[in-house]
Amino acid sequence: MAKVVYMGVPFLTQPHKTTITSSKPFKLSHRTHSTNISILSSTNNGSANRSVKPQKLNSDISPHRAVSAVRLMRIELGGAFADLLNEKGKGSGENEMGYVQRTLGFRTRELNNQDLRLVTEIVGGTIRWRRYLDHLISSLCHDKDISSMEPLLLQILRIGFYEIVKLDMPPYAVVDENVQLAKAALRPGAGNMVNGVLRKLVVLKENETLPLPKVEGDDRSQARALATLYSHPVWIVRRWTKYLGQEEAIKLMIWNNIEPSYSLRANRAKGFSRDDLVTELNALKVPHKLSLHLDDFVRIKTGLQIIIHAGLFKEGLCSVQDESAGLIVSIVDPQPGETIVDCCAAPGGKTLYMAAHLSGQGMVYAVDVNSGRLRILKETAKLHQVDGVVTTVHADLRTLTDGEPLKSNKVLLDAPCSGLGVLSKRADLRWNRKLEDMEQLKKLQDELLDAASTLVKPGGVLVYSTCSIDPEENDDRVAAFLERHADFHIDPVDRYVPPDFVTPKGFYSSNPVKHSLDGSFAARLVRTL
Ligand SMILES: C[S@@+](CC[C@H](N)C(=O)[O-])C[C@H]1O[C@@H](n2cnc3c(N)ncnc32)[C@H](O)[C@@H]1O
Repeated sequence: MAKVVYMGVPFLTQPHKTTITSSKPFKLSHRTHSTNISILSSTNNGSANRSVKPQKLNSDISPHRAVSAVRLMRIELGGAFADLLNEKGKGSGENEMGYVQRTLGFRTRELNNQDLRLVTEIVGGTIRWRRYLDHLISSLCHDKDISSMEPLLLQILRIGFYEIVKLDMPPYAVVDENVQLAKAALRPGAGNMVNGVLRKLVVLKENETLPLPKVEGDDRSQARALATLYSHPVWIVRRWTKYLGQEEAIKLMIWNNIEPSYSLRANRAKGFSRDDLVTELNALKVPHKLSLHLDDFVRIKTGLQIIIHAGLFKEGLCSVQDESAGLIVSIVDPQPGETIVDCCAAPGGKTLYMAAHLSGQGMVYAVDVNSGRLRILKETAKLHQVDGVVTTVHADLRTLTDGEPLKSNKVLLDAPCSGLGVLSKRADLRWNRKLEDMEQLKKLQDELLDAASTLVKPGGVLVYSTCSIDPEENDDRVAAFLERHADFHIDPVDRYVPPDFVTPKGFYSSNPVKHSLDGSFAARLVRTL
């Protein structure tokens, strides 16, 4: 049992804050090196007459592990979206302790920046390496069916396994801390179980005898082994082996398992140049590199939390945008005075960048079927001071184009897709996608291409793009479209992006392994006069 301090004086002077008061009464238990403190907090947001609910502070438990375990549960149980990067600061830890309190029944000390970095690393890594970790866990639990394990116990084991095997953290500290967490959050027996399994793992790792599969046998067996070793679903391994060959497929999986780097775009619409951004990053001591391809972009590997806290995103001075997305905007080539239709626009990354190119003259019509995402686009356009050249249109593109639709010289269709090019950033996506999704997506992409094409004036341009590296969503969709629409032809993209990104057919393709960017695709199609 950990030491418990109960503090019983309701706070009245600072109604919005959770307060620890050191007045009485105290109740101490036997252990001396730990502190469980009940904190009294308001439940109805500051009313003087509020009820007071005691909250336990458990200072034995490392905050990053408690927060990671709870966040992983929320993600796995569908209560949260694994968006580890939230520009509005939700991912900064401010909301996390409430979830910990409600799920585990106690709070830990607040997260500092180091803890926040660890949470990001552990949650992202544990999700990415899930298949690999689960293979080890079930091997060490005598091939027990881990799907029947208590969800919280499983998450604690995954965290411990990840910390020991992939983060090379000091193993006995990891064992001890995860045992403490299991004991406090579940029961002493769960702590004993975690202790036994993690200790077994430490020995196997030290002896280099981890029970891992060998890549041998027929294609299917090899795919299964690779799927475990590099922690991807078997269907993705088989697909990439078919399209890229085994060696490239392995390189891509290795890339997807590395902590991703990010690009930032300076918002010139707000008079904030890349030089200004660089000055800010220097002041914040965030290491960065200038983009080789785009004037408004810089790359960072670490420091995103620092930038969030500094308020650069909240002020609309810059945003997180991958250069691969920026290059798609280069292919649209927006010019002041033009009218552009962005057919699947939300949450608006490309809309906003296109709008910034217009220098206040012209219009981007941002169409999307999802009203919530479109609302975010509208708010961000205001924040970025491009709302004067952005009009949102809430509609299903396929019905919007019935009758006599608006005709434009430039139309961008950034289609819904598998996202197989962005698996390094979207840690959970590989587990959520299914092979069956591909057929549905391809059908939707064809329908949206047909609809988008009706918006293009004779002589106008249709850019079709995805954040996928799958030829069936990319080249094949364009080929099928051109068969249905003889009035369109390919306009090679070599005038708009560096040659390294241009495919033999004249399309744009970014390759994560080759370009260290997200994987994406675009085709520029021109309607004959
Ligand atoms: C890949 S995302 C677009 C990302 C966006 N272009 C950006 O750069 O931020 C695809 C979007 O297509 C929208 N969408 C899906 N089906 C649609 C439809 N039938 N009509 C209009 N929008 C649709 C989704 O709501 C989603 O926001």
